[in-house]
Amino acid sequence: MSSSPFTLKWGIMATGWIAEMFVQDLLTNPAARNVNDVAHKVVAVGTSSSNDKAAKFLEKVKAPEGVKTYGSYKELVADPDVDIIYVATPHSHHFQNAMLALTAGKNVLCEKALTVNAAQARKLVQTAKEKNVFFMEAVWTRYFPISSKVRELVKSQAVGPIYRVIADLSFNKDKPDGTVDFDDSHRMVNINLAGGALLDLGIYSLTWLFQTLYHCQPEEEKEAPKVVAAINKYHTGADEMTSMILQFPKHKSMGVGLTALRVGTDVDGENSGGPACRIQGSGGEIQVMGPLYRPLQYKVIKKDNPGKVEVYDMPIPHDDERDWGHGMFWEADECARCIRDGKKESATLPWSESIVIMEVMEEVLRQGGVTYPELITTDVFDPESSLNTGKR
Ligand SMILES: NC(=O)C1=CN([C@@H]2O[C@H](COP(=O)(O)OP(=O)(O)OC[C@H]3O[C@@H](n4cnc5c(N)ncnc54)[C@H](OP(=O)(O)O)[C@@H]3O)[C@@H](O)[C@H]2O)C=CC1
Ligand SMILES: O=C1OC[C@@H](O)[C@H](O)[C@H]1O
Repeated sequence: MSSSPFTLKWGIMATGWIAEMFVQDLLTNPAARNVNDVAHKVVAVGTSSSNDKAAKFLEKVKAPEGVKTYGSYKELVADPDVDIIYVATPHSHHFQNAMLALTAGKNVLCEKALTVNAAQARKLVQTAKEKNVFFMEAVWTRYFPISSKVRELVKSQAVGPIYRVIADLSFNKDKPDGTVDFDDSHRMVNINLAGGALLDLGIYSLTWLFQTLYHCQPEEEKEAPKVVAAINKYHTGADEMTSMILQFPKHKSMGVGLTALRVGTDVDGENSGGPACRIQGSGGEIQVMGPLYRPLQYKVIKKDNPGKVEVYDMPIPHDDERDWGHGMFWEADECARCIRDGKKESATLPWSESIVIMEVMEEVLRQGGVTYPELITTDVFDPESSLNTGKR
């Protein structure tokens, strides 16, 4: 017997690049990915400047008629028809914007990197608890079936206990004139927008280190890592190359996380350089092919089966009617199931883990001497902050 799916009603905060990808995924048919228990509806879109911009966004993503538009984030979070707000602003804005939504009593899915520092992440979690609402960091990769599969292989010790993981997400944006191929004002390198390789790309290297070395640790043995890091800074003050070692001494394991803006993980766009993540156990190795934010293939190599490489492809399901399928729908499905079931956090990326990850990133930035302005690092909520109103 089939019952009707639980439909989650979304309010979209900001209309940039990732909001476009995400909303197109929300608009795909869940059946195209074999999902029948939950569905999604976009009910409102809010920009920091004008209704008109929101309307243009809806046109671009070919949204159905009837979606409300708002020219401010404040109006968006006040819409009683919205169940959950998707925060798709730059990382610099996440704390203030997510607080705006949480304090309005809304469930929140907030883009990565969750915040600029750990204190902000703790305050968001505390607020979600007080308001009794759902809150999740939008690390979409965690909800890919390939991630679940790899976690399962790690937990079942398919290649023995895991002792070392090496993960890299780097883009080659090097230019002959010594700069990188982002304008100084671009959010990737702009210090006022919490730019830098770590918060934008390194979070994915950390995602793979965490979901293999930390998440899979039994609850009673949870051990946060010690961190040693090195950073090369760009002329804007943001990090352009960051390398970190995460040590879990009780588990005899280590993670090596890499990210950079001058060399790429994938030299030729064909993964000829090999895996982006190597998960090394005493009995073999699991390799994940990049890019680490959207991995589609993994390999298993066993010590006792030399020369044999098992290769598994896990493509993103495509909705032929909309001609779309990016892979962000799985995290949206997770939000819908959690909210349907009355859960306030996702077991796949619990609040405590998001906080430990932010603590690691904060420590890496501290060791590398990267600092961000007070406006974006404060953990004091201000609904009238320019980050919420868009006013300068
Ligand atoms: N999960 C993923 O795969 C990805 C996640 N991201 C994350 O999503 C977030 C947004 O990235 P992306 O969409 O690429 O960024 P964009 O610059 O394309 O969009 C950001 C949007 O935020 C709003 N905004 C409000 N204030 C500002 C400001 N001062 N400067 C710039 N934008 C502002 C604007 O929307 P409006 O005018 O409507 O208010 C703008 O369009 C980042 O945190 C990033 O890390 C990014 C790419 C991929
Ligand atoms: O999250 C991301 O994943 C894809 C990248 O292209 C983008 O820069 C980053 O924000």
